[in-house]
Amino acid sequence: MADQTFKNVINGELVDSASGETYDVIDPTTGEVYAQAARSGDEDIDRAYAAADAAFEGWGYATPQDRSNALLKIAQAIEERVEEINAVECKDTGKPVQLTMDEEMPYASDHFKFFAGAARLLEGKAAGEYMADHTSWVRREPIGVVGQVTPWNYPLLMMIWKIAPALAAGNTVVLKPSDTTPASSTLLAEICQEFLPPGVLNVVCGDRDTGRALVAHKTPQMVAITGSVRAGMQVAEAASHDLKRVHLELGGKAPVVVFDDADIASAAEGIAGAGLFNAGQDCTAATRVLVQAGIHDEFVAALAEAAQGMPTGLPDDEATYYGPLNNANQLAHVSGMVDRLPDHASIATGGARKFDRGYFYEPTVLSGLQQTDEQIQTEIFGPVMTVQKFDDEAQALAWANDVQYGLSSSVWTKDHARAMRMSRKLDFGAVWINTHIPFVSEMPHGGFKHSGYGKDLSGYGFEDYTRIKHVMSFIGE
Ligand SMILES: NCCCC=O
Repeated sequence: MADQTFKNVINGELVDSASGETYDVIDPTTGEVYAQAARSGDEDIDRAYAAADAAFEGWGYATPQDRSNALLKIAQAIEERVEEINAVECKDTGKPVQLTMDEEMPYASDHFKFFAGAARLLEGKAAGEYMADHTSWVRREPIGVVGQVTPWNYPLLMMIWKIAPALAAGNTVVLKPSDTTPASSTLLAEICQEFLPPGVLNVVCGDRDTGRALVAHKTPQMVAITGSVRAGMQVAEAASHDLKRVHLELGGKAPVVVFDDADIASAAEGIAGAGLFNAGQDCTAATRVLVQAGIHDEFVAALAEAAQGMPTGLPDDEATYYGPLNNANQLAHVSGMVDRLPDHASIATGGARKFDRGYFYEPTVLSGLQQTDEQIQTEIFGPVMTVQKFDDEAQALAWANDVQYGLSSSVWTKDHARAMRMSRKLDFGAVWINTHIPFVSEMPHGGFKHSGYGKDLSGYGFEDYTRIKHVMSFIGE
């Protein structure tokens, strides 16, 4: 058994699970156990929710300024300890150390700073006399205790996407990180305790059963998850039993539509970068490329070449563009998708595991797939990009929208009017034009259809963690 144990954070303290049970945490670069984490059960979840409930009145009634100041201090603490946080995140996930420091860590503090500002800028309808002799106004209030479940692809950032708006709005939180990546979540929760009253932010580690119990518990008024479509449906169903609010950021299958006037070299480089970043384990990954017939063959070759220049490897290797897949099941899922390639399709590059241990998979480009193939319809969530050939705008649009998902998309063209037409008709919560994957704290992230509902980031995400109350007063003539 490994020495290190990731503990729960409940009511301001680091604690073992009530049962004392733990489970193994695996290093995905080796497939070997490197730590343990608390396996939380009903008693732990009861304790965490009781702490969050008790803390709610104080935190919910704290002034926006006080909440904002606490979040700013957390942002500063993250900046002061960023090397340590980055090292913990990379050990837990196998992400490349320098790239993660450059591409992910700056957002960790920036999101807190943004929501610290948002806490002081609640918006609502103007107070006024909407009925004679009566004044109405709107109070925007925190919802209460919120239960949150976060995924393994960006453990730190996805936790911050969830907790920063919730805390800024005055809610208290019980969060469960993915069972495979508890490290940075427990560290961040520990860091936050210096700046938050006890019970405001609680983290319980555990597996799917822990997550199910967290969602089904009677205390939270809202549950928010980032996860698979299946998990989202289970959460929505469980939450329906007592009408909790639900906030779901689920899967994606982003279409990347490349028209024949696009700059082939820069599009191929940008799309490979956005398809392979984080081993393609990103719900917005540039994974489903649609290329106009006139440049199709040239583009497949350019994309394959660009992908070969973005290798997988060990976290400390500076040449590494992305690390391993998160776990053995995910490796089997990704490999299976490629191994089951239909005869009409082919592999332009990659298509195999790399190294004889860990969960590494080569950068892979598949071409010749048809719209009904599982590789087109089902989320792969790995370093695999598919390419389909389309004839015209109408066909590109029809294929782009013909999936169950609706999270993100991109269009690559020099024709501004075409880009505008496409962005109107693409049925996705985000449309990038001549780029793919960047995000900012100020803009909303969230999908349509089976990608879920509710927004992360932005003022919209902040409002999702508030409720609206109408107050009307008789004022006389
Ligand atoms: N690019 C950020 C995606 C968040 C979920 O996977």
